Amino acid sequence: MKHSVCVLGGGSFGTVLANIMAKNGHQVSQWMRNEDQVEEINLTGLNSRYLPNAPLHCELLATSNLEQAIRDSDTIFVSIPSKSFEQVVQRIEPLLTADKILISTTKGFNPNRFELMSDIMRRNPTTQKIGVLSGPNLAKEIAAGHMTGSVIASSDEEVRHQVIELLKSPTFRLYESKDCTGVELAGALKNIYAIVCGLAKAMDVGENTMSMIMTRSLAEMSRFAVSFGANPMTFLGLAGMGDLIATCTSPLSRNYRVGYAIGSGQSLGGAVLAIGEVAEGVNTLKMVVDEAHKHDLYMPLAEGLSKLLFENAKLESLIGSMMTGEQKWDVEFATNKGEKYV
Ligand SMILES: NC(=O)c1ccc[n+]([C@@H]2O[C@H](COP(=O)([O-])OP(=O)(O)OC[C@H]3O[C@@H](n4cnc5c(N)ncnc54)[C@H](O)[C@@H]3O)[C@@H](O)[C@H]2O)c1
Ligand SMILES: O=P(O)(O)OC[C@H](O)CO
Repeated sequence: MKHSVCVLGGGSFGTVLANIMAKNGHQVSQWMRNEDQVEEINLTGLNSRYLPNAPLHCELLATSNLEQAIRDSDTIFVSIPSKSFEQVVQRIEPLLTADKILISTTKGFNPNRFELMSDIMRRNPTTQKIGVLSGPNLAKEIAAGHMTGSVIASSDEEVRHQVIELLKSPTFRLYESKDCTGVELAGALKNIYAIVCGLAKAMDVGENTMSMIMTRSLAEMSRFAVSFGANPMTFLGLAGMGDLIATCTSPLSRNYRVGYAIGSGQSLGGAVLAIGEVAEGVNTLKMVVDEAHKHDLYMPLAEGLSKLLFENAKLESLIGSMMTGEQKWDVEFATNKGEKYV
């Protein structure tokens, strides 16, 4: 069945998703603010600023007309950085109807208050057909046709099945989850640890150290998420471990690159500016460390990174915090201090 879909956002991830759905034969419009970018996509089939090497399908229609794009669509993917997500959702609220499906692809927190993108979407009074797409999904790799898996999380079966129908392709495979909170938190939190891993790589640490950082990152992420109602097992899947591996090891990750640049001597501001695209981990770090303090959650890596970025602490103390911390159980986050299975 042919669907009418709209993707909000002209960045790299919105563009790859719009392109997959256009190739699948759906009617796809991609909304963006920049008129020059609209014209470039429609005339040349390229989004040269964000995805320079990926020819786009001729049926993908870029538009700056938000009202029409929303009215014509049964499913809306919101692929806008977390900083502007609330503002864009508020703009589309009057145009929504109860049958429209809303999907967030954004991996971050509202910078104005501690809430996830799906919380912002749920506050709209019209549709509760809401889902979250998250996984190891480096946009440039998807565009290059590398086989990729992702997770569509929603409590609503119709939402999950519709998104699978729209996006499944020979190189893009979707898995289902009902744990919206876990999947969304996994996607947002891993950006913090990608910065840590970029820093560690710039310090030329060994593979033992990289493995330890990534594994303890997963423990921290899961500990935080469980305290907000997530299922710890979600962190063993694509949205958890999968995305952590991709983002913490790939120079294609903007968050990893921010960490690497800082570890090589650049300032935080300079590193973010040089990337020129969104690196969600910096805002996420602020929100998460604040929340961890409020709830007395033990997160030495996030805490150490925050001290390094915002309080001029020493680089070595960040990784050193893992060696001297109070935590002593390995998989306490999933098994109640490891005691359940011994
Ligand atoms: N790029 C990836 O590989 C990837 C993969 C999965 C998820 N994500 C997530 O998707 C979200 C978007 O990332 P991206 O990589 O596409 O970002 P990007 O930096 O490539 O592009 C962001 C786009 O959003 C637009 N934008 C910003 N503020 C806006 C506003 N107020 N109104 C309208 N448009 C606005 C910008 O003009 C730009 O076109 C992020 O949360 C990111 O974590 C990205
Ligand atoms: O480039 P990053 O660091 O925003 O990572 C992109 C995706 O989230 C990877 O799954």
